[in-house]
Amino acid sequence: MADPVLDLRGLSKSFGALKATDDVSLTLYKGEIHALIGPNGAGKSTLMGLISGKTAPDAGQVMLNGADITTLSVARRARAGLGRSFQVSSLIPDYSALRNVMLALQARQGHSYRFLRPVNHDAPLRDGARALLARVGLAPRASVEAAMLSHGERRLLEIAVALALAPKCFLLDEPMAGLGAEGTARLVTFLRALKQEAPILLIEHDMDAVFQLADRISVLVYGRIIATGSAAEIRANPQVRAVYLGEETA
Ligand SMILES: Nc1ncnc2c1ncn2[C@@H]1O[C@H](COP(=O)(O)OP(=O)(O)OP(=O)(O)O)[C@@H](O)[C@H]1O
Repeated sequence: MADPVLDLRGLSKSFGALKATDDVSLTLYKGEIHALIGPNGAGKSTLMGLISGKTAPDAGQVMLNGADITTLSVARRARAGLGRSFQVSSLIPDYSALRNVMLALQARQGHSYRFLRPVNHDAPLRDGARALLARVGLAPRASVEAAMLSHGERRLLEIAVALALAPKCFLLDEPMAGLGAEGTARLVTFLRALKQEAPILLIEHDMDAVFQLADRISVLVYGRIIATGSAAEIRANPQVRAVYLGEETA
C-alpha cells in the first residue's frame, strides 16, 4: 500500500489531568474519506486543533506526505498542503464569492493576502476563481457577497477557497452542520467527487452522511480511538454500539 497522505502518530494532549487526546494514531490515504466520530467531549475538536496546528501536542507527530509538520504554524501547514474548512467561517463577508476565491488564489501565488485593486483586473486570477466556483456549483452566485449567500452556499464557497490552495488533503469539521436535507445531499455528492482530488478527514455529527460517505470510520471515545474500520465493521462492532451508537439511538 502507498504511504498515507496524512499520518498521525501517537498524538497526545492533556488539559490538566484530563487526557483530551490519548495516543491517537490515524492514517488518511489517497482517494479516501476517513470519518472521525465520537460522542460529545470525546476529543474531536482537540484532535482537529492538533492537526491544524492551533494546539501543540504533548507527544506525537503529524506527518503530511512523509514530512513532519508537527511544529509548523497554522499558516505554514496550510501552505504545506493541509486544506481546512471550519465550523467558523473564514470568508470575508462583504466581498463577493468571486473575490473571496480570487484572494485565496492570490495567497497561493503571492504567499500572502494582499488587498489590492489590481486583483480585480487580473484576468487569469479571475478565470481561475470562476473555474473553482463552477466546480462547487456556485458559478451563478459569483457576484453575490459572501454574507448574502445561504448557509449551504457559504459552506461550498469555503471549500472553493480551500481548493484554491491546491491542498494535499482536507480536514473538514462538521461541514453538514446547519444544512438542510437538500444541502446535505448536495454536499455528500460533492465530497464524493472531491476525495478523488485530495483525501478527506471528516468530523461530522450527521451519522447518515458519515455512513454514506466514509470509506473508513474511526471512533474516538475519551480521547482514544477504540475502533477503525469500514462502515459495516463499525456498525457491527459491539464496543462501538455500546459506547456510541447505542447512546445515539437511546
Ligand atoms: N482548552 C481546554 N482546556 C481544558 N479542557 C479542554 C480544553 N479543550 C477541550 N477540553 C476538554 O477536552 C475534552 C475534549 O473536548 P473536545 O472539544 O475536543 O471534544 P469534542 O469531541 O470535539 O466534543 P464536541 O463534539 O462536543 O465538540 C472535553 O472534556 C473538554 O472539556
